[in-house]
Amino acid sequence: MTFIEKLEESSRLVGNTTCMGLDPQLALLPEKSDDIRTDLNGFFQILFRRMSLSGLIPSAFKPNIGYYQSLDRPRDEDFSGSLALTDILDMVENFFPGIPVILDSKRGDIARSSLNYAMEAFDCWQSDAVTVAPYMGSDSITPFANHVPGEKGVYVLNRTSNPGGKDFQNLLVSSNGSSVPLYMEVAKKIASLKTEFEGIGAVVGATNMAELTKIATYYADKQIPLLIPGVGSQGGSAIEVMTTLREVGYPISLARINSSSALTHPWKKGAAPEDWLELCEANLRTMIEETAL
Ligand SMILES: O=c1ccn([C@@H]2O[C@H](COP(=O)(O)O)[C@@H](O)[C@H]2O)c(=O)[nH]1
Repeated sequence: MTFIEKLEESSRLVGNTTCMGLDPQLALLPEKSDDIRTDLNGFFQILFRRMSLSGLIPSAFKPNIGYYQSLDRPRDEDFSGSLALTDILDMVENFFPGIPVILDSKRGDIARSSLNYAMEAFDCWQSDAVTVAPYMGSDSITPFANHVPGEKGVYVLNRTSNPGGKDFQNLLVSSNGSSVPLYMEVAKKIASLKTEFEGIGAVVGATNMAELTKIATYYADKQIPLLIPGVGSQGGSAIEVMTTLREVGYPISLARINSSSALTHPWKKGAAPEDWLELCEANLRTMIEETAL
């Protein structure tokens, strides 16, 4: 099955475009012992079981690799973070079969090194898609797209959700005699790569709606999957994103709107409150309703 088919099928199956970020923070877990893997495993077991029982199923999951590998201490032969990610990926597969996993690792390097990062995402972690930075140009992206052509998704950072995203991405560059923001040149490159590599997609934040509108309009007839972070903790609105995508005629089943911390630890600081599971469930229910197809 191609990645595009996987996106279409999973959103049809669950009826929404929610991408649930999986970026745990140890300090905010409800149960803490001295075993990181056990704590993370226990937390996601409880959360996923509740989601499954309540029929709250997102149409993608997005673990950010930094939240796991930062917990490893390989020089002490301790791979607790990576092993926890392994457990979580297994759980996703068992609780939510058919739902794609996007590994957020934002790689991109000279071609040979990119190939190794592609192997990291697709062979090592067996993810369905990966995020890639475009700064080093097309030969840094194609090894990802080429690795398992069509079957895997490659989301290129196009216009990111963070405040500093504008520092470079909004710089005006000259293109065919006119001035355009760099993010539109990146969008053009993504569209041109798409003609060769089916799985190419774009990351566009929900925190700058004017830019999301412009980019989604450009992609509307190009079958380019959009990964849209910035909803929830960063202040973006899933309702506004869905309305915009519909207005510009973007194929909704190819969009994935991401929220991470607001769905797994909305209490943000300190120990988890007693009703942590209900808080997570309520936020996920709202997000799923707001992103209904
Ligand atoms: O432009 C981008 C690209 C990636 N991210 C990642 O998404 C999540 C967002 O977390 P929240 O808790 O929902 O704010 C996180 O993994 C980021 O690294 C992004 O935010 N913006």
